[in-house]
Amino acid sequence: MRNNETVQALEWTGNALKVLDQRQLPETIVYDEYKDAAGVTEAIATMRVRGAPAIGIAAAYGVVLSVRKQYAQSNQWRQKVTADIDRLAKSRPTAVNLFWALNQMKAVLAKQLDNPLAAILACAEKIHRDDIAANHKMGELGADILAGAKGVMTHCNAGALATGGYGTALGVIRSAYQRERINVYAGETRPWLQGARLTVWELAQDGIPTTLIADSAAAWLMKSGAIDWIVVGADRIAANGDAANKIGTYSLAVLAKRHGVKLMVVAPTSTIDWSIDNGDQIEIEQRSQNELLPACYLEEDSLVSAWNPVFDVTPAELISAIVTERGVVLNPAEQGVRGLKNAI
Ligand SMILES: CSC[C@H]1O[C@H](OP(=O)(O)O)[C@H](O)[C@@H]1O
Repeated sequence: MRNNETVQALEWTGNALKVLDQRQLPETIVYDEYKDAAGVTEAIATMRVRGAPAIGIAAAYGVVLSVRKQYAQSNQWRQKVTADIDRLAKSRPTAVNLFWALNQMKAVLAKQLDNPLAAILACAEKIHRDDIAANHKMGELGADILAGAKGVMTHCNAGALATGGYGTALGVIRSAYQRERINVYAGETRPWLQGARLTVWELAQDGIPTTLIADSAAAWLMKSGAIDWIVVGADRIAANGDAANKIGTYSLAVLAKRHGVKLMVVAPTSTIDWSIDNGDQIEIEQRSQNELLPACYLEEDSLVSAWNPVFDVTPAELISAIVTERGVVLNPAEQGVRGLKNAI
């Protein structure tokens, strides 16, 4: 399924999942096609495809590929599909969208249809389509809040490259920029450099100029008065409004409070984990120290090691607004996001 976005992290071709390998951006644009669930699991685990909503959408198409393959090969196809789903669920732990999407697909399989092929594909395509629609809706809601802002800073990449298209935080920035020429700053986002490699490249594809800053320059930028808002995505939001996002978001939130800068978290409700009360219950992914350590420290007897959590949790009291497709929660510390659960 193609959408009308300029940049796409992934595309369903009709019989394969086509994925833009984000490890090679911005220098090289390489697409890989996956025809089985194992390939999609690997693509998520190795961050060829990354970003909470994009991970969920990719996993949904991974289930489609599994059902197509197993249904054709065996009358034990349900057991084999369940094994593929379990492997997809183990690809990365923090983004709840992965588990939300897999649960949507399992609900279709639970209907015990004689031939599930059409229904399972329709569910994956709906997850993809709805994500794009949600991003455009959130873009407008967030742009309303940014009206008159001098400048905004974003962290990591919560753009079309992290979603089905248009982006969450970058969707707000795209919508705001269409209304008025807002200054956009992007933090490089060590260690994987989603900001330096992905966000500035993605926005440039849309003709949106961005100023890249070192992560360590964020406080000085805030002190300069150049930005009014920090706008980020999320990977899992607890019922009280605590939000897990890329490592470094929590420090930005603390700095923002100190400098009178406001923090906006933009995420579809598929990122809300209604089963947890607060952010302490969110599992934080630790990735290999190899992603952080210079190669010279990787020998067997090295005295140098690295601690590499790739997410942190920002408490609701440091968040000024949570923007979802169901509406905006201002000052989430007061009521959490529980009011969104039954909102249309
Ligand atoms: C729109 S969610 C994007 C979210 O995902 C990123 O994590 P990763 O690149 O490790 O998948 C980061 O937390 C972004 O905010």
